[in-house]
Order: sequence, then C-alpha cells, then structure tokens
Amino acid sequence: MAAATVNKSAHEFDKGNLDSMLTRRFFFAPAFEIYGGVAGLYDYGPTGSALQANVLNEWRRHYIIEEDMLELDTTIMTLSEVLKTSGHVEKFADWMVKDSKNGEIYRADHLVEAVLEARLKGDKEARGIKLDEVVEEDDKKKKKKKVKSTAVKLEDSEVAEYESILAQIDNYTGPQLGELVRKFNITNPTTGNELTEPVEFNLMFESNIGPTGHIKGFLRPETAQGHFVNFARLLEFNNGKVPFASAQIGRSFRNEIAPRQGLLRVREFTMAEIEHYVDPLDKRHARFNEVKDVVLTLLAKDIQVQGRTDTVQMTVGDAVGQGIVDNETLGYFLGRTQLFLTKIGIDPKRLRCRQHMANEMAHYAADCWDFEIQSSYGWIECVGCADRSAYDLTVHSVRTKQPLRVQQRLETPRVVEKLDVQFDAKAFGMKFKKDAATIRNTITGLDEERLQCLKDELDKAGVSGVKCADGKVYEVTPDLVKINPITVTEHMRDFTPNVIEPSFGIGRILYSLLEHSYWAREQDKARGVLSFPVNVAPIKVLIVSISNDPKLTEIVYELTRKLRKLGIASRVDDSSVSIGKKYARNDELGTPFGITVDFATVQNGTVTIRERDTTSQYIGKIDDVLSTVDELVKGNVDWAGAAGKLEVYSGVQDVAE
Ligand SMILES: Nc1ncnc2c1ncn2[C@@H]1O[C@H](COP(=O)(O)OP(=O)(O)OP(=O)(O)O)[C@@H](O)[C@H]1O
Repeated sequence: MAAATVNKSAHEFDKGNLDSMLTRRFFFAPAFEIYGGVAGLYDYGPTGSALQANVLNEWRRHYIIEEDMLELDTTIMTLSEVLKTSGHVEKFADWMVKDSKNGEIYRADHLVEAVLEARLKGDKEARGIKLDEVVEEDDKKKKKKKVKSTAVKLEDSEVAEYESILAQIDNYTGPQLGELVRKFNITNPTTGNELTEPVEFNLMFESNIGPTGHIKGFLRPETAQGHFVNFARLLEFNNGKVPFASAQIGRSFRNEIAPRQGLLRVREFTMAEIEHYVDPLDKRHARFNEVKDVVLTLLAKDIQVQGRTDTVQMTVGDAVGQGIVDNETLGYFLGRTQLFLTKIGIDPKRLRCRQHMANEMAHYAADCWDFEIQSSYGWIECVGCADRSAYDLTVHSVRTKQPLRVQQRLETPRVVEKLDVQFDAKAFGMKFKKDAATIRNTITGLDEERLQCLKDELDKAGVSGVKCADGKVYEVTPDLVKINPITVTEHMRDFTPNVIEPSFGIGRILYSLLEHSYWAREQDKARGVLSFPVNVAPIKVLIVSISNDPKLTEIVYELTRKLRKLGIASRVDDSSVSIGKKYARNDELGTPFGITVDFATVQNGTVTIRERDTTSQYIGKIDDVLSTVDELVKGNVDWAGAAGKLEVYSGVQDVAE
C-alpha cells in the first residue's frame, strides 16, 4: 500500500518561528551567550552537532570514498611565510568605511548593498509593496544595525541603475566602492555622518608561535594551503601520477568586519575542501560521462555584467561543450556538487551556479563558479568551485625551491628545441664571488620564455640584468653566460599541475538546509517540522511507550539496544506528555521515524511505526519494523516502498494531526 504524501510547499515559511525553534531545540546558539556573546561566533548543540556530523559523513562518502581522494588533517595555526607566499598576508582583505566622526565601521560593499536595497525597498513601499528590513549585527551583539527604508519613490532610471549595481556588487574594487558611496550620498545609516574612503582590512587572526614572539603565525582562513605545502608527499603517495585529489575537513577563521545573518557570515567555521591536481594540457575527467546529464541552473558572467540575474537550465555536458564552463574537470565537480547538495536535502529549485565576474576572480584563476543557495537572506555563496591554474604550487615552489612538479614518462619520446645554458664557471665565480651560485640558480630556474628574453638581450645589447630572490639585480654578459638552442629527445615531461578546487562552507549549507527543510502543519503552526532526508537527520528513531508499565519499559530498553547494535541513532522520550506531543516535539528535531510500544507489544510482539512528514502509521513485528528502519536508514528503500511490507495501523491518531 502506498504511503500518504504531504504538500509542504503549501505552508508559508515563518522565519521567526524557525529561529525560535532552532534556539529552543539547541541546534546552535551564540557562543559565550551568558557573557553577552560576540558577533560571528556560535556553538552547536546536540542536534546541530549531529546534523553537521551526518552532513560531513555524507560529504566524506560522496567525495573522499567515492572518488578515492587522499584525506588530510593539517594544522590550523599556519606559519606566516606560507600565507605570505600564497598572497593572503597582502591581499586577504575586505574594504571597510568608517564614520568620519564616531569611527563606527561598516564593510563597504555590504553597506552600499544594504543602502541601495533599502532605497529600492522604500520605492516598493511607496508603491504599496511590503518587504523585510536589512539587518547587520554589531560586534558585541548588543544591538542590531538597521538600514531603515523610507517610503520614497525613485525614478525608473534610478531603480534600473541600483538593480544593475546590486547584480554585480561583488565585482567592485575598493576605490570603485568609494565612488559609489560618493555618487549615491551614502552616509552612516545610524548617525547620518559622512564616511571615509574605503580602506583594506585583513581578515586573518594573527598570533605568535612560541614564547619569543619571533615566529609569526595566523589562524588559517582556509584549509587549502595545508594541501599545497604537502603536495610532494601526496604526489609520492599517489605513485607520482596525476590526476588525483586531496580532501580536508576542518576549521577556518576569518575576522569578518561585519558578521551577520546567523551562521552565514561568522568568524570561525567548518570548511570541506578538495584540491584536484590535473595535467594543464589535459583537463578531461575519466568519469565525466557519469555527470554529463546532471542539470545545473547557471548564471553566467556575461549576464551579470549586463546587470541581469536571469538563469538558464543546462546539462553539465552542454555547459562544458559550449565553453560556458571552462573544462571537463571543473564541470565534473559542478555536477557532483549539485548531486551532493540535493542528496542532503537542499531544494534544487533554490540552488544556482553563479560564475565569477572578472574583478571578482583572482587574476590567476581560469574559471570560477559559486553554488549559491537561496534562503530568507537571499542568494548566498555556499560552495566555491575554482580552477586555480598552477598558481599555488608555483608560488610555493619558487619560495621554497622545492620542485612541486610532476615528472611524467612519455609514451613516445619527443624531439624538442630547447635553450641550453652554459656558464664560464671560473670567470663567473671571479666576478660574482659568494653570489655566483644564487645568480646561476636563478638563470637555470628561468622558464623558456624568460630565458629567450635573456638571450635576446645578451645578443642585442651585450649585457642584461638578472634579478635574484634577494631583490638585487646582477649584470651578466655573453662571455659569462652562453644561451644556445639545442635539439634534444625527451623521454620525460615535467609540469606543474593545475588545481581545481571545490570549497564548501559547511555552516552556510547547514543553515540553508534548515530553512529548506522547515515547514509547519496547518493544525499546529507554532510547532515546526524539519523534513531532513533520513541520511542527515540527527536522530533517526524516536521511541515512545504508551505507559510506564515495567513490561513496556523493558521492551523499550530492548529496542534501544537493538537499534544501537544496528548503528542507528535513537532517542527515548519518557516524559509525561501525550504521545501526540512527543511526536510533534520530535518533528521539530527532524526525527523521521517514531516507534511506539503498547500493550499489544507485550501480547503479540508488534509495534507501530510512524513517519514524520506524512504522519502515516504502520504496524509490524518488532524485528520486521527494525529491519525496515535499517533499510530506510541505509537508503535502500523509501517510506512508500518500506511501508508496503507492514500493515496499516488503524488505532488512535496523533494528537498533533
Ligand atoms: N565568514 C564566513 N562564514 C561562514 N562561511 C564562510 C565565510 N566565509 C566563507 N565561507 C564559506 O567558505 C566557502 C569558501 O570560501 P571563499 O573564500 O570562496 O568565500 P568568499 O568568496 O570569501 O565568501 P564571501 O564572498 O561570502 O565572503 C564559501 O563558499 C562559504 O561557504
């Protein structure tokens, strides 16, 4: 018999109810709350932690196990030299503006966005349309900074201009944001005071390693550098071959200027990152066929620069085939990520892939797409998928002089023209003395293009400057260095792999999942239901007993023992409230199944099982019900399929229904 279905979309989303339920049922809460809290730091409670652990388990299964990735767990405290080399010390910054009188700080792009959105909202109000307020939290969480809207009608051309700016708000540089602040007379929304020009604020938390204070470190802002600095070992572990991927789940820290929107912009969060190393001349993926028919919702960069946000539905195969997504490997990860997010319960209708615009993308990146998930806060980046080219491995290799490169035996040897460098060792040593080795290494380390430039200059001008890592420039002449073309037969190829990086913000995904799973029954709007897929639900089975009779309590104990043995998380609700209330309370935790023990259980060994979304109930022998639950939890059957094996229960219905 088919199980009843429920139309969740018919119920209106109530954010206030969801927020109070998440706090009441301790999914997560502000850290140090009894001390007043600090913006951007959160603690996860029992349900939030279990939900996160289950999502991460799915992630490990979906990527690490399924794709045979090499898992890492690298240190969080990172040597400053590593982050200098990667560019984070200089560039990992956001733009902030200050109130010119009281020094209050805003993140520049967020402020421009909030003010323009508030003006558009005011325009809508003036036209009789109502929307929510835009809110930022201040640092001590004592007050909310509100950008209030006033019902003022805008010119149609202004509306179009604001919408166009908002569609590409991530694309502005600091000076451009400054121009927007001036052009649109944006002031501090709380005081009305003028704002300073945007200045950069580095987002990393700095620290010292050891007591001397000489070794500088930072809490890592991403896990990626831990992969790159271990590349040589990983390559060796993989028998010297690419492609392969490393993966890591761990904490990252960013001293956000303005934490806001709950878990969406915090200062400490869990990331799950993959670095897939690939031959730059061959970015095909061996398993591309498995995802080529996955449909993505794409928002390409050329649409955004026109100030538009319309999307197209396209298969991964077509997106790569038409050159919209740069290469197969990047397309492969977009497809796999779409599958992962929907598998854990993200609504595909509220999921899109947005391509980075030119200013948004790092200069070295070949292509970059964000998975954005829509929630009550709008479209939020939750996973970034970037082709980072050879940048990371090259900069670490140059800085450390370690060859972070792949040596690949060629199937058929090839004849190539190369530039050969010969030094007059004696004359070179006499001229440069202790610097001779450094200059020689710098010249032999030049790539073919730079070597050709040096040769051209020596041929033409008879002298050329060579800049070494110490910043000094040394003049060399053709009598000291001879560069000549030669023909060689190569048996090996030597290259720096390119890196394709999918980077997941787990907190953002969790929060989006909570919103997408939340609804309320028509009969009991104050109590919500979280319709998590079984695989991520924090607790899989609620066990309740109709009475405190010791015979029933004994069976409850037996049931929990058997579920534990199956590895299934269960929870007994032995409070004194009605069974219907117990069900309703556990709907709030997203528990998909409820098993009820009653006097029939004592007599003939049967229990009832109830499904959370449909509230339909079935009856069966204990072991049949448990094996059904086991199959459901393993994902081998769905409720409609599983219920067919049991009998419909026609007893008393839930109070909550
Ligand atoms: N402050 C934060 N709080 C929670 N998650 C974050 C935060 N910053 C980044 N993330 C998550 O980490 C992922 C990878 O980080 P990435 O550096 O690509 O983000 P980002 O582009 O800096 O994000 P944003 O532009 O929103 O600040 C993001 O997709 C997001 O899910």
